[in-house]
Amino acid sequence: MDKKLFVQMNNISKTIKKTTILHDIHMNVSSGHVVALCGGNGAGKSTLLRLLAGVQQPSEGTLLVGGLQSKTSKKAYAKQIGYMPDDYVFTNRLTGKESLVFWAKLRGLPKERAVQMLERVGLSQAANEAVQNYSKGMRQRLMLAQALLSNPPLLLLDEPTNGLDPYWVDNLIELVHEFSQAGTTIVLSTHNLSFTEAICNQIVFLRTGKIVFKSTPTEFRQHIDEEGYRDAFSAEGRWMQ
Ligand SMILES: Nc1ncnc2c1ncn2[C@@H]1O[C@H](COP(=O)(O)OP(=O)(O)OP(=O)(O)O)[C@@H](O)[C@H]1O
Repeated sequence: MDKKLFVQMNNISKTIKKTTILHDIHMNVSSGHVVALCGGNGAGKSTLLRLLAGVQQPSEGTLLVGGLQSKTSKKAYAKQIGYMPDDYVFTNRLTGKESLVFWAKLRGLPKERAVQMLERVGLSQAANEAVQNYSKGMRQRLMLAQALLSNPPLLLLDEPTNGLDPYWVDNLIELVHEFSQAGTTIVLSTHNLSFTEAICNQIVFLRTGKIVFKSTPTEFRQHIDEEGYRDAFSAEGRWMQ
């Protein structure tokens, strides 16, 4: 394995109930790089993140993270990953702190680490409130703290800016910088182009399960300014094929 490439996806496809959701995906990510998955609704971003997280398995192709395959090295593979899904169902009667302490224990981490991460995402004051009383943005920040708990070498964030106010989007940008500078590889999905411009080395643009464009955020912005958003994000769009 090329040591600089922390994520290697070759010829990946995913078929569920006879429908192919991802087709022939090739994507490599260097250690410490930040990659944004972009594309319209249903393009396949969350599915790709689930495959990377090891929550689902590819139907075809090879997926390596840190040289490991999820299928054959399940525990060691999972240990490398912090995953913030976009559809997590919370146990609402637990407090924010109880939830995070539970996740910390699952990873063999001390309670203090949970308390430290609650503070990092601005939830110390709400630590003893039930999660059912949290706002959307507070739940997002709790999921982010969960993903960061073990200081993983690969961080996967599914639409992390959803529900965050501008102050917390800025804070998230700082946090992503901090982690990527420390060597964390980050793959995230987003529809927020200014967010990608602030933090990403590369944009991988998907349409109907295929990668149709890879570029820097600056090149992407130029294309999109010339060609228009509607054509880019529409499933029927011809742009970049
Ligand atoms: N378990 C499943 N069974 C059947 N179809 C699925 C399943 N999971 C995802 N899909 C389909 O796969 C396609 C890609 O879904 P996915 O959630 O990955 O898209 P996305 O790019 O994350 O979309 P969004 O921007 O709306 O979050 C969609 O057409 C979706 O309906």
